[in-house]
Amino acid sequence: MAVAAAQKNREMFAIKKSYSIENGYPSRRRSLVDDARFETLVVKQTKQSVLEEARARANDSGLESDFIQDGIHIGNGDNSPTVEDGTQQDDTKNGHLADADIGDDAGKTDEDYTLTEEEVILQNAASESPEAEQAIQQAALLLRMRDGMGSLARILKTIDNYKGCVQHLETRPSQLSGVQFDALVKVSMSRINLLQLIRSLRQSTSFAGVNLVSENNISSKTPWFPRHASDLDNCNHLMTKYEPELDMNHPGFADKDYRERRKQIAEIAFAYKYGDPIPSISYKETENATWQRVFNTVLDLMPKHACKEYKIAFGKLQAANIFVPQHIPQLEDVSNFLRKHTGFTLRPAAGLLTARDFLASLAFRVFQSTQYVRHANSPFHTPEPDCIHELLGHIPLLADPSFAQFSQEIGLASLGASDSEIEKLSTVYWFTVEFGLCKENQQLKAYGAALLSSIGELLHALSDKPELRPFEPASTSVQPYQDQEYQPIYYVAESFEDAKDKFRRWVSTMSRPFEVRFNPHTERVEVLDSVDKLETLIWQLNTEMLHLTNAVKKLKDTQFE
Ligand SMILES: C[C@H](O)[C@H](O)[C@H]1CNc2nc(N)[nH]c(=O)c2N1
Ligand SMILES: N[C@@H](Cc1ccc(O)cc1)C(=O)O
Ligand SMILES: [Fe+2]
Repeated sequence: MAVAAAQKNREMFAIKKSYSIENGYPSRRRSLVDDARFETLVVKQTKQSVLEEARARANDSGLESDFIQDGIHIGNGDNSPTVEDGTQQDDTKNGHLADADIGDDAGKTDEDYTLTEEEVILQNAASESPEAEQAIQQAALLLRMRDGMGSLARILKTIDNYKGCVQHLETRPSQLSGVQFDALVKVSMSRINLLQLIRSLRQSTSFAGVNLVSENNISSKTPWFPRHASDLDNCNHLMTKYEPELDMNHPGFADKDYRERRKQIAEIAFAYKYGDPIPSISYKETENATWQRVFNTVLDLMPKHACKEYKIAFGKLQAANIFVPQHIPQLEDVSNFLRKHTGFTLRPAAGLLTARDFLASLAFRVFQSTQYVRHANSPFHTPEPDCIHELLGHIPLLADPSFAQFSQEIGLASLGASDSEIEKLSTVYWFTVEFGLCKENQQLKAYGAALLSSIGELLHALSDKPELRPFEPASTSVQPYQDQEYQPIYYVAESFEDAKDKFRRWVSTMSRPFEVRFNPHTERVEVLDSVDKLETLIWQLNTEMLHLTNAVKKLKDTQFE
């Protein structure tokens, strides 16, 4: 949806700081979920100001249309939906007039020409180029007819004047006072004419309201999402609640040198652009010493407490000399290692990212990794993700092909998802990828990254203190959590496979109205919205099937020789 309003909205947020700081929000928040909500709020406020700006422009440019049909200019008095809550009242569910309450603002006599959100989007879409202006648009109009069915003739004639084609027409007695009937008209016409048609109808006294209602192809309901791996340059919004500067409980809060170092390393992430090699950091002796302490403890505990897949991948990282006790691995080396094993790569992150941005990168097999090191005073648990967490917690499983595939699926499911679905998705992510436990030969094992990177929390999780519950995505996804202290609840899957399987199946029940697919050759996410695209894919899969069938045949032939 390359619509200008959405694009502009996004540009306004292509910032390198947290929403929280820039908006004077309290620095310390209780959970990622709360931050996601806050993010939603700020995006809505921005959307509203974008709309207001566009409306002001429409007013400035004057309304005297060349197409005035009745020669009478009145306040449009329409009952434009408000945008405060980000949802337009849409009483044409499923494309039909529903019995729903129609709203109570029909009596407004606002002299301003008020564009609805849908119209701003349509106008922006039309203004992109002369071709875009002439592009044929499907749209639905809701008209409030004051004077009975006689107005229908006028509607149809006006549509005809603008070379529109009526595809559907439906009426009902109106529930609004002063309005006899509501008409829902679906039309197909050029965008520019559609805009003119709306203006023209609004200028007639016969209508108490003329609204363009949402049709998916001009709707802004789908949030912007990255389409290419390079778009991840815009997906680095931070939540700074646990930064040493702001969090009094952060082990580095009182340590000026630590805070300085943390900032210096974050600068690398701020400057990073798609395609750059990840700059290496010459870690200080104290930083390497912290790594060494954690690394050696993980080595001790891993054989007994980590799941099998983690241990296998860990071994490979040791064999490649990337995991050594003496010094912190460089992200560029880790990224190259992952690329060879599962196609995952890393990009540097300046701190804790918003769930939406973090998950979006997984869709491209990109893992956003912090590069700074936790404070030397608290090697066994830290309140914000650091490179020891990413390296010892996440990296081994990202080198496992099945887990890599699974991670990408979560990422793909997050693209364009609603805020409430992002909340649920990140909650399940939290209780599995970050803090998951599973059974392996009747024994409890850890596969969650925040357990494997925090010896303190690992031992807590395996003690008799916390509550253990069976992992069920439907209930897990709505379990509130905090991220300041050890978790009081952990979810246990029947096996590591079972965790992936259940999570994956639950993800497929998400309500997004379109499917996406990642094309590894172009590093692009494609929305599967045309027969052409699907046919190309089917052709590719058929070719692949042919090769696989041949391979089976060849193996069988050699067996019988
Ligand atoms: C998706 C979910 O909220 C998850 O906990 C994310 C949030 N942001 C992150 N940001 C960074 N840098 N590293 C992480 O591991 C995470 N985890
Ligand atoms: N607690 C983890 C780090 C971490 C913090 C916050 C997170 O959201 C994730 C991981 C550790 O000590 O290793
Ligand atoms: Fe993490």
